[in-house]
Amino acid sequence: MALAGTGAFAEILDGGEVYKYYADGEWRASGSGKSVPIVNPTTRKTQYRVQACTQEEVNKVMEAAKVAQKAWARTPLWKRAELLHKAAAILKEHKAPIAECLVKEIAKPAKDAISEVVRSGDLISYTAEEGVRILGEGKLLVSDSFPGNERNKYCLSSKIPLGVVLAIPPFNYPVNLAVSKIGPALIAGNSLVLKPPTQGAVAALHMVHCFHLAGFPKGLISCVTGKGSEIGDFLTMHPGVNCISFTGGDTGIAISKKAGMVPLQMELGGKDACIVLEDADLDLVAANIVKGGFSYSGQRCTAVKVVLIMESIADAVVEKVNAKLAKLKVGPPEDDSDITPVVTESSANFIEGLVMDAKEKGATFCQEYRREGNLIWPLLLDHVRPDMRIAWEEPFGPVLPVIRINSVEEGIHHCNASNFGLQGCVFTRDINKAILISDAMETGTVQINSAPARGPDHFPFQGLKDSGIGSQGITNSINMMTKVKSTVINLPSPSYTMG
Ligand SMILES: NC(=O)c1ccc[n+]([C@@H]2O[C@H](COP(=O)([O-])OP(=O)(O)OC[C@H]3O[C@@H](n4cnc5c(N)ncnc54)[C@H](O)[C@@H]3O)[C@@H](O)[C@H]2O)c1
Repeated sequence: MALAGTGAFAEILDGGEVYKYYADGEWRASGSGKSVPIVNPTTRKTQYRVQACTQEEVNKVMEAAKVAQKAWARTPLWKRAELLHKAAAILKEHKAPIAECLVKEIAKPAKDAISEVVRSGDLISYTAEEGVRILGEGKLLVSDSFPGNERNKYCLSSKIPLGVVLAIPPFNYPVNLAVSKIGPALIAGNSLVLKPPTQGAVAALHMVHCFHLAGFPKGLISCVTGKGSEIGDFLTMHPGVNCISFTGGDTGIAISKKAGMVPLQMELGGKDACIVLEDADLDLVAANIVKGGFSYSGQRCTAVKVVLIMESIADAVVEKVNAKLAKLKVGPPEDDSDITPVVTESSANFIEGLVMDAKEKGATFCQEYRREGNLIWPLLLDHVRPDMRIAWEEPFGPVLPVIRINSVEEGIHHCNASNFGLQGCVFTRDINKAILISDAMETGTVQINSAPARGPDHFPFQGLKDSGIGSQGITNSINMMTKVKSTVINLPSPSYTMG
Protein backbone atom coordinates (compact mmCIF):
# COMPACT_ATOMS: atom_id res chain seq x y z
CA MET A 1 0.00 0.00 0.00
CA ALA A 2 1.72 3.18 -1.18
CA LEU A 3 0.82 6.01 1.13
CA ALA A 4 3.87 8.26 1.00
CA GLY A 5 3.31 11.46 -0.95
CA THR A 6 -0.46 10.93 -1.07
CA GLY A 7 -3.48 12.01 0.99
CA ALA A 8 -2.45 14.50 3.66
CA PHE A 9 1.06 14.49 2.16
CA ALA A 10 0.11 15.09 -1.50
CA GLU A 11 1.30 18.70 -1.28
CA ILE A 12 4.95 17.64 -0.85
CA LEU A 13 4.96 15.87 -4.20
CA ASP A 14 2.29 17.96 -5.94
CA GLY A 15 1.79 15.43 -8.70
CA GLY A 16 5.46 15.52 -9.68
CA GLU A 17 8.25 13.01 -9.30
CA VAL A 18 10.54 15.04 -7.09
CA TYR A 19 9.65 15.75 -3.48
CA LYS A 20 9.67 19.48 -2.74
CA TYR A 21 11.65 21.29 -0.09
CA TYR A 22 10.01 23.35 2.66
CA ALA A 23 10.62 27.08 2.95
CA ASP A 24 8.62 30.06 4.21
CA GLY A 25 5.71 27.81 5.14
CA GLU A 26 5.28 26.25 1.71
CA TRP A 27 6.51 23.36 -0.43
CA ARG A 28 8.74 24.50 -3.28
CA ALA A 29 10.64 23.13 -6.26
CA SER A 30 14.28 24.21 -6.42
CA GLY A 31 15.34 26.65 -9.10
CA SER A 32 18.33 24.38 -9.75
CA GLY A 33 16.09 22.05 -11.78
CA LYS A 34 18.22 19.26 -10.33
CA SER A 35 17.29 16.44 -8.02
CA VAL A 36 19.06 13.92 -5.81
CA PRO A 37 18.06 10.25 -6.18
CA ILE A 38 17.36 8.15 -3.12
CA VAL A 39 18.28 4.54 -3.76
CA ASN A 40 16.27 1.83 -2.02
CA PRO A 41 18.90 -0.30 -0.21
CA THR A 42 16.90 -3.48 -0.86
CA THR A 43 16.11 -3.13 -4.57
CA ARG A 44 19.14 -0.88 -5.26
CA LYS A 45 16.89 1.12 -7.58
CA THR A 46 15.93 4.79 -7.28
CA GLN A 47 12.91 4.96 -4.98
CA TYR A 48 12.42 8.70 -4.55
CA ARG A 49 13.91 12.00 -5.63
CA VAL A 50 14.40 15.19 -3.64
CA GLN A 51 15.29 18.74 -4.68
CA ALA A 52 18.94 19.75 -4.98
CA CYS A 53 18.60 23.16 -3.30
CA THR A 54 20.87 26.02 -4.31
CA GLN A 55 22.95 28.31 -2.12
CA GLU A 56 20.62 31.18 -3.01
CA GLU A 57 17.68 29.13 -1.69
CA VAL A 58 19.62 28.42 1.51
CA ASN A 59 20.22 32.17 1.92
CA LYS A 60 16.48 32.86 1.61
CA VAL A 61 15.66 30.15 4.16
CA MET A 62 18.16 31.64 6.61
CA GLU A 63 16.68 35.13 6.22
CA ALA A 64 13.14 33.83 6.78
CA ALA A 65 14.31 31.82 9.81
CA LYS A 66 15.83 34.94 11.35
CA VAL A 67 12.65 36.98 10.93
CA ALA A 68 10.35 34.19 12.12
CA GLN A 69 12.45 33.57 15.23
CA LYS A 70 11.98 37.10 16.56
CA ALA A 71 8.20 36.74 16.64
CA TRP A 72 8.37 33.16 17.93
CA ALA A 73 10.54 34.18 20.89
CA ARG A 74 7.73 36.55 21.92
CA THR A 75 5.09 33.82 21.65
CA PRO A 76 4.11 32.67 25.16
CA LEU A 77 5.82 29.47 26.24
CA TRP A 78 2.51 27.66 26.81
CA LYS A 79 1.47 28.43 23.24
CA ARG A 80 4.74 27.07 21.87
CA ALA A 81 4.15 23.92 23.91
CA GLU A 82 0.58 23.64 22.66
CA LEU A 83 1.72 23.68 19.03
CA LEU A 84 4.38 21.05 19.73
CA HIS A 85 1.76 18.77 21.33
CA LYS A 86 -0.37 19.24 18.22
CA ALA A 87 2.52 18.33 15.90
CA ALA A 88 3.24 15.23 18.02
CA ALA A 89 -0.36 14.05 17.70
CA ILE A 90 -0.40 14.61 13.92
CA LEU A 91 2.90 12.76 13.55
CA LYS A 92 1.59 9.74 15.44
CA GLU A 93 -1.66 9.80 13.49
CA HIS A 94 0.33 9.58 10.24
CA LYS A 95 2.85 7.00 11.38
CA ALA A 96 2.09 4.57 8.52
CA PRO A 97 3.19 6.67 5.50
CA ILE A 98 6.25 7.97 7.36
CA ALA A 99 7.25 4.45 8.39
CA GLU A 100 6.80 3.36 4.79
CA CYS A 101 9.46 5.91 3.75
CA LEU A 102 11.83 4.55 6.41
CA VAL A 103 11.35 1.03 5.05
CA LYS A 104 12.02 2.11 1.45
CA GLU A 105 14.81 4.64 2.08
CA ILE A 106 16.89 3.06 4.82
CA ALA A 107 15.60 -0.56 4.89
CA LYS A 108 14.42 -0.23 8.48
CA PRO A 109 12.35 -3.29 9.49
CA ALA A 110 8.65 -2.33 9.21
CA LYS A 111 7.89 -2.71 12.92
CA ASP A 112 10.93 -0.67 13.97
CA ALA A 113 9.98 2.01 11.45
CA ILE A 114 6.59 2.44 13.14
CA SER A 115 8.28 2.51 16.57
CA GLU A 116 10.63 5.26 15.42
CA VAL A 117 7.71 7.51 14.43
CA VAL A 118 5.73 6.83 17.62
CA ARG A 119 8.81 7.37 19.79
CA SER A 120 9.37 10.66 17.94
CA GLY A 121 5.84 11.84 18.76
CA ASP A 122 6.41 10.95 22.41
CA LEU A 123 9.72 12.78 22.36
CA ILE A 124 8.08 15.98 21.03
CA SER A 125 5.36 15.86 23.71
CA TYR A 126 7.85 15.22 26.49
CA THR A 127 10.00 18.09 25.19
CA ALA A 128 7.01 20.44 25.30
CA GLU A 129 6.30 19.46 28.92
CA GLU A 130 9.91 19.61 30.00
CA GLY A 131 10.33 22.99 28.30
CA VAL A 132 7.37 24.44 30.14
CA ARG A 133 8.90 23.25 33.41
CA ILE A 134 12.53 24.24 32.97
CA LEU A 135 12.13 27.40 30.90
CA GLY A 136 9.47 28.69 33.26
CA GLU A 137 12.08 28.90 35.99
CA GLY A 138 14.79 31.49 36.46
CA LYS A 139 17.21 32.35 39.23
CA LEU A 140 17.51 35.18 41.71
CA LEU A 141 20.97 35.93 43.08
CA VAL A 142 21.89 38.50 45.70
CA SER A 143 25.25 40.26 45.74
CA ASP A 144 26.33 39.95 49.38
CA SER A 145 27.50 36.35 49.05
CA PHE A 146 30.61 37.48 47.17
CA PRO A 147 33.36 39.08 49.29
CA GLY A 148 33.37 42.88 49.35
CA ASN A 149 29.72 43.23 48.31
CA GLU A 150 26.73 44.52 50.17
CA ARG A 151 23.20 43.34 49.49
CA ASN A 152 22.47 46.05 46.93
CA LYS A 153 22.40 44.06 43.68
CA TYR A 154 19.70 41.62 42.68
CA CYS A 155 20.44 39.47 39.66
CA LEU A 156 17.50 37.94 37.78
CA SER A 157 18.61 35.33 35.29
CA SER A 158 16.51 33.38 32.81
CA LYS A 159 17.04 31.47 29.60
CA ILE A 160 16.68 33.05 26.18
CA PRO A 161 16.83 31.43 22.72
CA LEU A 162 20.00 31.39 20.61
CA GLY A 163 18.34 32.30 17.28
CA VAL A 164 18.53 30.01 14.25
CA VAL A 165 19.40 26.37 14.98
CA LEU A 166 20.78 24.22 12.15
CA ALA A 167 19.87 20.54 12.60
CA ILE A 168 21.66 17.77 10.67
CA PRO A 169 20.62 14.20 11.57
CA PRO A 170 22.11 10.94 10.20
CA PHE A 171 20.45 8.31 8.04
CA ASN A 172 19.80 5.69 10.70
CA TYR A 173 17.13 7.61 12.67
CA PRO A 174 16.21 10.40 10.23
CA VAL A 175 12.91 11.15 11.99
CA ASN A 176 13.81 10.55 15.64
CA LEU A 177 17.18 12.30 15.51
CA ALA A 178 15.58 15.23 13.67
CA VAL A 179 12.79 15.78 16.22
CA SER A 180 15.30 15.42 19.07
CA LYS A 181 16.74 18.68 17.71
CA ILE A 182 13.56 20.34 16.40
CA GLY A 183 11.57 19.94 19.63
CA PRO A 184 14.15 21.48 22.00
CA ALA A 185 14.96 24.27 19.52
CA LEU A 186 11.34 25.31 19.08
CA ILE A 187 10.21 25.09 22.70
CA ALA A 188 13.17 27.28 23.66
CA GLY A 189 12.07 29.97 21.16
CA ASN A 190 14.53 29.29 18.34
CA SER A 191 13.77 28.82 14.66
CA LEU A 192 15.06 25.75 12.92
CA VAL A 193 16.60 24.80 9.59
CA LEU A 194 16.74 21.07 8.92
CA LYS A 195 19.13 19.42 6.46
CA PRO A 196 18.06 15.77 6.44
CA PRO A 197 20.37 12.95 5.35
CA THR A 198 19.94 11.90 1.71
CA GLN A 199 18.74 8.40 2.69
CA GLY A 200 15.86 9.32 4.98
CA ALA A 201 15.13 12.72 3.44
CA VAL A 202 11.64 11.78 2.28
CA ALA A 203 10.68 10.45 5.72
CA ALA A 204 12.00 13.73 7.16
CA LEU A 205 9.95 15.80 4.67
CA HIS A 206 6.80 13.92 5.73
CA MET A 207 7.66 14.58 9.38
CA VAL A 208 8.15 18.29 8.65
CA HIS A 209 4.74 18.33 6.96
CA CYS A 210 3.23 17.29 10.31
CA PHE A 211 4.64 20.51 11.82
CA HIS A 212 3.20 22.39 8.82
CA LEU A 213 -0.23 20.85 9.45
CA ALA A 214 0.02 21.77 13.14
CA GLY A 215 0.15 25.43 12.06
CA PHE A 216 3.60 26.70 13.06
CA PRO A 217 4.33 30.21 11.77
CA LYS A 218 5.85 30.37 8.29
CA GLY A 219 9.63 30.44 8.09
CA LEU A 220 10.03 29.07 11.61
CA ILE A 221 10.85 25.59 10.37
CA SER A 222 12.46 24.92 7.01
CA CYS A 223 13.82 21.83 5.39
CA VAL A 224 16.42 22.06 2.64
CA THR A 225 17.51 19.01 0.73
CA GLY A 226 20.56 18.31 -1.38
CA LYS A 227 23.83 16.46 -1.13
CA GLY A 228 25.55 17.04 2.21
CA SER A 229 28.84 17.32 0.36
CA GLU A 230 27.40 20.11 -1.84
CA ILE A 231 25.31 22.34 0.45
CA GLY A 232 26.69 21.02 3.76
CA ASP A 233 29.61 23.41 4.14
CA PHE A 234 27.55 26.35 2.91
CA LEU A 235 24.98 25.60 5.61
CA THR A 236 27.35 24.92 8.51
CA MET A 237 29.50 27.97 7.75
CA HIS A 238 26.52 30.26 7.07
CA PRO A 239 26.67 33.49 9.10
CA GLY A 240 22.92 33.22 9.79
CA VAL A 241 23.35 30.07 11.89
CA ASN A 242 23.49 30.54 15.67
CA CYS A 243 23.79 26.90 16.77
CA ILE A 244 24.56 23.58 15.10
CA SER A 245 23.15 20.28 16.31
CA PHE A 246 24.68 17.45 14.31
CA THR A 247 24.48 13.67 14.60
CA GLY A 248 26.56 11.51 12.31
CA GLY A 249 30.07 10.23 11.72
CA ASP A 250 33.47 11.86 11.17
CA THR A 251 31.78 14.62 9.12
CA GLY A 252 31.02 16.14 12.53
CA ILE A 253 34.71 16.52 13.30
CA ALA A 254 35.23 18.43 10.04
CA ILE A 255 32.18 20.62 10.77
CA SER A 256 33.52 21.45 14.25
CA LYS A 257 36.72 22.73 12.70
CA LYS A 258 34.92 24.87 10.11
CA ALA A 259 31.98 26.24 12.11
CA GLY A 260 32.11 29.78 13.43
CA MET A 261 31.74 30.91 17.03
CA VAL A 262 28.45 29.12 17.62
CA PRO A 263 27.49 26.48 20.21
CA LEU A 264 27.92 22.97 18.85
CA GLN A 265 26.15 19.77 19.79
CA MET A 266 27.94 16.86 18.15
CA GLU A 267 26.85 13.25 18.53
CA LEU A 268 29.28 11.21 16.51
CA GLY A 269 30.43 7.64 16.03
CA GLY A 270 31.17 4.99 18.59
CA LYS A 271 32.92 1.68 19.16
CA ASP A 272 30.88 0.59 22.15
CA ALA A 273 32.64 -2.13 24.10
CA CYS A 274 30.86 -4.90 25.94
CA ILE A 275 33.03 -6.19 28.82
CA VAL A 276 31.96 -9.58 30.14
CA LEU A 277 33.25 -10.85 33.50
CA GLU A 278 33.39 -14.45 34.65
CA ASP A 279 30.49 -14.17 37.10
CA ALA A 280 28.05 -12.73 34.51
CA ASP A 281 24.66 -14.25 33.69
CA LEU A 282 25.69 -15.79 30.36
CA ASP A 283 22.16 -16.03 28.93
CA LEU A 284 21.61 -12.36 29.66
CA VAL A 285 24.96 -11.60 28.03
CA ALA A 286 24.16 -13.58 24.86
CA ALA A 287 20.72 -11.98 24.51
CA ASN A 288 22.21 -8.50 24.88
CA ILE A 289 25.08 -9.15 22.48
CA VAL A 290 22.62 -10.25 19.80
CA LYS A 291 20.16 -7.42 20.42
CA GLY A 292 22.88 -4.82 21.01
CA GLY A 293 25.10 -5.88 18.13
CA PHE A 294 22.63 -6.86 15.44
CA SER A 295 19.41 -4.78 15.82
CA TYR A 296 18.86 -2.76 12.65
CA SER A 297 21.78 -4.75 11.24
CA GLY A 298 24.24 -3.04 13.58
CA GLN A 299 23.55 0.41 12.10
CA ARG A 300 23.15 2.12 15.45
CA CYS A 301 25.55 4.55 17.08
CA THR A 302 25.11 2.64 20.34
CA ALA A 303 25.37 -0.85 18.86
CA VAL A 304 27.71 -3.22 20.68
CA LYS A 305 30.73 -2.95 18.38
CA VAL A 306 33.31 -5.04 20.20
CA VAL A 307 32.92 -7.81 22.78
CA LEU A 308 35.74 -8.07 25.34
CA ILE A 309 35.22 -11.33 27.14
CA MET A 310 37.12 -13.28 29.80
CA GLU A 311 38.76 -16.33 28.17
CA SER A 312 37.28 -18.83 30.66
CA ILE A 313 33.68 -18.12 29.63
CA ALA A 314 34.27 -17.11 26.00
CA ASP A 315 33.49 -20.51 24.44
CA ALA A 316 30.19 -20.77 26.30
CA VAL A 317 29.06 -17.24 25.34
CA VAL A 318 30.14 -17.59 21.70
CA GLU A 319 28.11 -20.80 21.47
CA LYS A 320 25.02 -19.16 22.94
CA VAL A 321 25.36 -16.13 20.64
CA ASN A 322 25.79 -18.36 17.57
CA ALA A 323 22.64 -20.29 18.46
CA LYS A 324 20.69 -17.04 18.58
CA LEU A 325 22.22 -15.67 15.37
CA ALA A 326 21.11 -18.80 13.53
CA LYS A 327 17.51 -17.90 14.39
CA LEU A 328 17.63 -14.33 13.05
CA LYS A 329 15.51 -13.71 9.99
CA VAL A 330 17.56 -12.26 7.13
CA GLY A 331 15.75 -10.50 4.29
CA PRO A 332 13.79 -7.44 3.18
CA PRO A 333 12.53 -4.86 5.71
CA GLU A 334 8.95 -5.24 4.46
CA ASP A 335 8.92 -8.76 5.93
CA ASP A 336 10.05 -7.48 9.33
CA SER A 337 13.34 -9.32 8.97
CA ASP A 338 15.84 -8.91 11.80
CA ILE A 339 18.73 -8.36 9.42
CA THR A 340 18.00 -6.12 6.41
CA PRO A 341 20.24 -4.67 3.68
CA VAL A 342 22.71 -2.03 4.88
CA VAL A 343 22.06 1.50 3.72
CA THR A 344 24.30 1.77 0.65
CA GLU A 345 26.51 -0.33 -1.54
CA SER A 346 29.56 1.64 -0.39
CA SER A 347 28.64 0.87 3.20
CA ALA A 348 28.41 -2.86 2.35
CA ASN A 349 31.79 -2.65 0.59
CA PHE A 350 33.34 -0.99 3.64
CA ILE A 351 32.00 -3.71 5.95
CA GLU A 352 33.31 -6.36 3.58
CA GLY A 353 36.73 -4.68 3.68
CA LEU A 354 36.83 -5.02 7.48
CA VAL A 355 35.75 -8.68 7.26
CA MET A 356 38.41 -9.52 4.66
CA ASP A 357 41.12 -7.80 6.69
CA ALA A 358 40.12 -9.89 9.74
CA LYS A 359 40.15 -13.02 7.58
CA GLU A 360 43.66 -12.37 6.27
CA LYS A 361 44.89 -11.77 9.80
CA GLY A 362 43.43 -15.02 11.14
CA ALA A 363 40.11 -14.25 12.89
CA THR A 364 37.79 -17.23 13.45
CA PHE A 365 34.59 -16.99 11.40
CA CYS A 366 31.69 -18.36 13.47
CA GLN A 367 29.45 -18.25 10.38
CA GLU A 368 30.23 -18.32 6.71
CA TYR A 369 30.54 -14.76 5.29
CA ARG A 370 27.60 -14.20 2.99
CA ARG A 371 26.49 -11.13 1.04
CA GLU A 372 23.89 -10.48 -1.68
CA GLY A 373 23.79 -6.88 -2.88
CA ASN A 374 23.59 -4.73 0.27
CA LEU A 375 22.36 -7.64 2.38
CA ILE A 376 25.03 -9.06 4.69
CA TRP A 377 24.26 -12.11 6.84
CA PRO A 378 25.02 -11.76 10.58
CA LEU A 379 28.60 -12.65 11.38
CA LEU A 380 30.46 -13.15 14.66
CA LEU A 381 34.24 -12.98 14.40
CA ASP A 382 36.03 -14.73 17.27
CA HIS A 383 39.70 -14.51 18.33
CA VAL A 384 39.98 -10.98 16.94
CA ARG A 385 43.28 -9.32 17.81
CA PRO A 386 44.25 -5.65 18.14
CA ASP A 387 46.14 -5.67 14.84
CA MET A 388 42.87 -6.16 12.93
CA ARG A 389 41.00 -3.08 11.70
CA ILE A 390 37.70 -4.40 13.01
CA ALA A 391 39.08 -4.25 16.57
CA TRP A 392 38.96 -0.42 16.30
CA GLU A 393 36.78 0.68 13.39
CA GLU A 394 33.00 1.07 13.37
CA PRO A 395 31.57 -1.40 10.79
CA PHE A 396 27.98 -0.06 11.03
CA GLY A 397 26.81 -3.47 9.85
CA PRO A 398 25.85 -6.92 11.18
CA VAL A 399 29.43 -7.97 11.90
CA LEU A 400 30.72 -8.22 15.46
CA PRO A 401 34.28 -8.89 16.70
CA VAL A 402 35.02 -10.85 19.89
CA ILE A 403 38.33 -10.21 21.66
CA ARG A 404 39.24 -12.67 24.41
CA ILE A 405 40.82 -11.07 27.48
CA ASN A 406 42.63 -12.45 30.52
CA SER A 407 41.91 -9.61 32.95
CA VAL A 408 39.37 -6.85 33.40
CA GLU A 409 42.20 -4.34 33.09
CA GLU A 410 42.93 -5.65 29.59
CA GLY A 411 39.29 -4.99 28.63
CA ILE A 412 39.30 -1.49 30.10
CA HIS A 413 42.59 -0.77 28.36
CA HIS A 414 41.16 -1.77 24.95
CA CYS A 415 38.04 0.33 25.55
CA ASN A 416 40.06 3.38 26.55
CA ALA A 417 42.61 3.05 23.74
CA SER A 418 39.80 3.76 21.24
CA ASN A 419 39.48 7.24 19.76
CA PHE A 420 35.73 6.87 20.43
CA GLY A 421 34.03 7.14 23.81
CA LEU A 422 30.28 6.96 23.27
CA GLN A 423 28.90 4.18 25.50
CA GLY A 424 30.10 0.90 26.92
CA CYS A 425 28.61 -1.91 28.96
CA VAL A 426 29.73 -4.34 31.59
CA PHE A 427 28.17 -7.66 32.58
CA THR A 428 28.81 -8.93 36.13
CA ARG A 429 26.80 -9.86 39.21
CA ASP A 430 29.22 -7.89 41.40
CA ILE A 431 27.78 -4.37 41.56
CA ASN A 432 30.81 -3.00 43.40
CA LYS A 433 33.11 -4.15 40.61
CA ALA A 434 30.67 -2.82 37.98
CA ILE A 435 30.84 0.66 39.50
CA LEU A 436 34.65 0.60 39.55
CA ILE A 437 34.71 -0.48 35.91
CA SER A 438 32.15 2.18 34.97
CA ASP A 439 34.38 4.84 36.51
CA ALA A 440 37.40 3.46 34.67
CA MET A 441 35.76 3.37 31.22
CA GLU A 442 36.29 6.60 29.28
CA THR A 443 32.84 6.72 27.70
CA GLY A 444 29.89 9.09 28.03
CA THR A 445 27.67 6.36 29.50
CA VAL A 446 28.26 2.88 30.91
CA GLN A 447 25.36 0.42 31.07
CA ILE A 448 25.51 -2.21 33.77
CA ASN A 449 24.02 -5.55 32.72
CA SER A 450 22.43 -4.27 29.52
CA ALA A 451 23.55 -3.35 26.02
CA PRO A 452 24.21 0.35 25.27
CA ALA A 453 21.16 2.41 24.30
CA ARG A 454 20.33 6.04 23.61
CA GLY A 455 16.88 5.92 25.23
CA PRO A 456 14.85 6.65 27.21
CA ASP A 457 15.11 9.96 25.39
CA HIS A 458 15.19 12.14 28.50
CA PHE A 459 18.38 10.48 29.81
CA PRO A 460 21.57 12.44 29.20
CA PHE A 461 23.37 11.13 26.14
CA GLN A 462 26.92 12.12 25.26
CA GLY A 463 30.20 10.92 23.85
CA LEU A 464 33.75 11.59 24.99
CA LYS A 465 36.75 12.07 22.66
CA ASP A 466 35.84 11.69 18.94
CA SER A 467 32.30 10.65 19.91
CA GLY A 468 31.07 14.15 20.47
CA ILE A 469 30.75 17.58 21.99
CA GLY A 470 28.12 18.45 24.60
CA SER A 471 25.28 16.32 25.83
CA GLN A 472 21.93 15.37 24.33
CA GLY A 473 18.78 14.07 25.97
CA ILE A 474 15.67 16.24 26.13
CA THR A 475 16.60 18.42 29.12
CA ASN A 476 20.22 18.90 28.08
CA SER A 477 19.25 19.76 24.52
CA ILE A 478 16.76 22.41 25.65
CA ASN A 479 19.41 23.97 27.89
CA MET A 480 22.04 23.76 25.15
CA MET A 481 19.79 25.66 22.75
CA THR A 482 19.43 28.60 25.13
CA LYS A 483 21.67 31.23 26.61
CA VAL A 484 21.46 32.76 30.06
CA LYS A 485 20.32 36.35 30.20
CA SER A 486 20.64 38.42 33.36
CA THR A 487 19.00 41.61 34.52
CA VAL A 488 20.62 43.22 37.55
CA ILE A 489 18.63 45.54 39.80
CA ASN A 490 20.99 48.00 41.49
CA LEU A 491 19.70 49.52 44.69
CA PRO A 492 21.00 52.85 45.94
CA SER A 493 21.55 51.31 49.38
CA PRO A 494 21.80 47.74 50.70
CA SER A 495 18.34 46.24 51.08
CA TYR A 496 18.81 45.14 54.71
CA THR A 497 19.36 48.68 56.03
CA MET A 498 15.67 49.51 56.55
CA GLY A 499 13.50 48.63 59.53
N1 LIG B 1 26.23 9.59 18.70
C1 LIG B 1 25.02 9.58 18.16
O1 LIG B 1 24.06 10.09 18.72
C2 LIG B 1 24.79 8.94 16.84
C3 LIG B 1 23.51 8.52 16.49
C4 LIG B 1 23.31 7.92 15.25
C5 LIG B 1 24.37 7.78 14.38
N2 LIG B 1 25.60 8.19 14.73
C6 LIG B 1 26.74 8.01 13.83
O2 LIG B 1 26.37 8.40 12.51
C7 LIG B 1 27.12 7.67 11.57
C8 LIG B 1 26.21 7.09 10.51
O3 LIG B 1 25.40 8.09 9.97
P1 LIG B 1 25.69 8.77 8.57
O4 LIG B 1 26.35 7.79 7.66
O5 LIG B 1 24.42 9.40 8.13
O6 LIG B 1 26.75 9.88 8.99
P2 LIG B 1 27.40 11.03 8.09
O7 LIG B 1 28.36 11.76 8.98
O8 LIG B 1 27.87 10.49 6.81
O9 LIG B 1 26.18 12.00 7.73
C9 LIG B 1 25.44 12.68 8.71
C10 LIG B 1 24.75 13.87 8.09
O10 LIG B 1 25.72 14.82 7.63
C11 LIG B 1 25.36 15.25 6.33
N3 LIG B 1 26.58 15.77 5.68
C12 LIG B 1 27.47 15.12 4.88
N4 LIG B 1 28.47 15.97 4.53
C13 LIG B 1 28.22 17.14 5.13
C14 LIG B 1 28.90 18.40 5.18
N5 LIG B 1 30.04 18.61 4.52
N6 LIG B 1 28.36 19.37 5.91
C15 LIG B 1 27.21 19.19 6.58
N7 LIG B 1 26.53 18.03 6.58
C16 LIG B 1 27.03 17.02 5.86
C17 LIG B 1 24.73 14.04 5.72
O11 LIG B 1 23.96 14.38 4.62
C18 LIG B 1 23.89 13.56 6.89
O12 LIG B 1 22.70 14.31 7.00
C19 LIG B 1 27.84 6.60 12.37
O13 LIG B 1 29.18 6.98 12.55
C20 LIG B 1 27.09 6.59 13.69
O14 LIG B 1 27.83 6.10 14.77
C21 LIG B 1 25.84 8.78 15.94
